[in-house]
Amino acid sequence: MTPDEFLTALPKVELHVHLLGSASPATVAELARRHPGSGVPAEPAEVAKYCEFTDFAHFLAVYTAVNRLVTTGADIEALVAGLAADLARDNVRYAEVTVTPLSHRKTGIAPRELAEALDSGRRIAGGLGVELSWVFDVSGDDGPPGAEATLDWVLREHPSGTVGFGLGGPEAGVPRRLFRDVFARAKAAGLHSLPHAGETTGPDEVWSAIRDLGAERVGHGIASARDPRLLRHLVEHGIPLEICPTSNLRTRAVRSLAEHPLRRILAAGVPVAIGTDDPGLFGTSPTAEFRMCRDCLGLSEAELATLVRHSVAAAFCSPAVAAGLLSDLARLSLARSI
Ligand SMILES: O=c1[nH]cnc2c1ncn2[C@@H]1O[C@H](CO)[C@@H](O)[C@H]1O
Repeated sequence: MTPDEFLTALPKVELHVHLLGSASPATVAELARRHPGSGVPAEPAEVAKYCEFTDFAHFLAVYTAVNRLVTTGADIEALVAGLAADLARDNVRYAEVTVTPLSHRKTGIAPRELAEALDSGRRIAGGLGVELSWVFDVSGDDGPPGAEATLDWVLREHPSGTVGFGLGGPEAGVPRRLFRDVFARAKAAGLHSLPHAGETTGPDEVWSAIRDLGAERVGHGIASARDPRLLRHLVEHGIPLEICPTSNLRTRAVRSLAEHPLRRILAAGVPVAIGTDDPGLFGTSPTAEFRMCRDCLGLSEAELATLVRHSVAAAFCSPAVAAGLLSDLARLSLARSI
């Protein structure tokens, strides 16, 4: 088995992927063709250029423009089916997919239509051998009212596979503590708290995600590397970071891979789940992220296998799926003597 065959064979878990951000350039172009005048290119090659971001705000603007093209339950179901096919190709057995109900409501998709499309897409994914769960989130710029409306939708529609409640979008100027009450309500309803924090801001927002929102995992959290006390806290309390190296590069959250804090975070003993974040918009995949960790960040095959174990431990999947993943990983590790 070659090193690249090892990467492909590695059974994987994806815990940080936005459904909308999984749309490939071809899918985005097809959606744009149906919405002339949207400003989004209708040719895949042009879409790839359109997804070259100058900074994080530029990324969010492109994300919002692409989101406007998704206007029906059929579009949502197609996005889920496309993501499931991509995940199956990368030997991902389980994924927690972030969906932003309010952003789809704004483009005219009725609440029930969204729930039914997600249920249908999840069945398609199951047929491909990929177990999907949902993390429903809100963009920070919709504020606590948007988060409360989102939680109301989740508790009313409760699509099968619902596991978590999240917070994405702009982080600067949107303190996590504003969402304390709605996250308390979400946790009381049995949802896992999975907010973004410390992606484009500092360690204080990661502390706040933990203390104010009761975060059980933190999206990105790369700023934690700047606070040794926070790193120790993450280790002692077993709070995983969902780290997405390509995303951090493409949104300019880090200036270069050489400056990416992943190795420091791993060296501190923090559990890390590698995610793709928005694989369609960033031109990446789960296997590509592992390849980057190996080739650019110097992780060994044994360390990559450890990342998979961290992801399984951090996942809210069924015990059967976890057991299957770990036994396949053990078999592969044996074959590679790692
Ligand atoms: O990498 C990311 N960091 C922060 N927000 C993101 C990222 N990818 C997508 N979204 C944003 O998250 C909001 C809620 O899901 C979406 O509106 C999208 O803009």
